[in-house]
Amino acid sequence: MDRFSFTKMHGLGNSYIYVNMFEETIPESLLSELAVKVSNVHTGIGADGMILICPSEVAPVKMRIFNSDGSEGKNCGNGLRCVAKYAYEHQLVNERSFFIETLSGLVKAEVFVEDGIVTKVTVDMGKPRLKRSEIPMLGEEAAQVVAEKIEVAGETYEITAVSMGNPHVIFYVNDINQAPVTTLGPIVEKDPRFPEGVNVEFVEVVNDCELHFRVWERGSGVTQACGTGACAAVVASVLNGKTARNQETVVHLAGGDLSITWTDEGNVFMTGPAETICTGVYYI
Ligand SMILES: N[C@H](CCC[C@H](N)C(=O)O)C(=O)O
Repeated sequence: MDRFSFTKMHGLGNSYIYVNMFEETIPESLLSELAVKVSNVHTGIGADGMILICPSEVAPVKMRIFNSDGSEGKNCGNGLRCVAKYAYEHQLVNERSFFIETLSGLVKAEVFVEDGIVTKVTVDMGKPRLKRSEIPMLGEEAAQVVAEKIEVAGETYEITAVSMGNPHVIFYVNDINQAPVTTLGPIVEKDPRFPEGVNVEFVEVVNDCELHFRVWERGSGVTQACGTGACAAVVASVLNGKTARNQETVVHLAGGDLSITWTDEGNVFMTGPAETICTGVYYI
């Protein structure tokens, strides 16, 4: 196998190289290094990582996501919307609402279609995991990690930690344009208190149903958007009394807006766009 077909797609500028594993075969041992290679803007295709659309025994499709550093993530909100779009448009599913398997469990997607093209997708991301051990984060077990003080590089910060199947830590800032994304982000990403690493989000609260958001992603660095991160930011904002539960909250990411609701029943719903950029053949 010296080549494979791919589709480059993005959700609010968070782009991945998607490979249809119903049609392609790539050895497991090659996946991590391939994710690094295809993500490279100079010698590869250029993206925030690689996503495999795989057969599943428990759902019509399974999503596997690899960051641009080759690490495998357990969930990806922008990726899920693009996988749902791809699956519907390529007849891997024949309903507009269907399950997708991820490494952090099953999620349910609903596609919205105009003239046969999926323009936006709602994903029921399931329930956030809030216990310290579920993030995971080291320290005394706690039901929630909310407004906890931590010291980083000699400075004291207040953090809130949420897992959407992948780990997130949220810092609130007064001005999103001044958020220390590229200075504090990489330090916290690798902080030993997060044994699996962590996605680092910065949030400015506009009002009780609107947030500004920037992200330093685990394994990919600065991205235009992070769907699971935006979900984590809404959950954290409810826990901190800054936004309301069961209310649609607009999250303004660098690449555009997501609409997110954490319902009283406990599930987090994310709605946003998914777009195809191009298709091609990658030569290994
Ligand atoms: N960097 C993340 C995976 C991608 C998540 C993000 N792109 C999204 O849309 O949720 C992690 O290692 O947990």
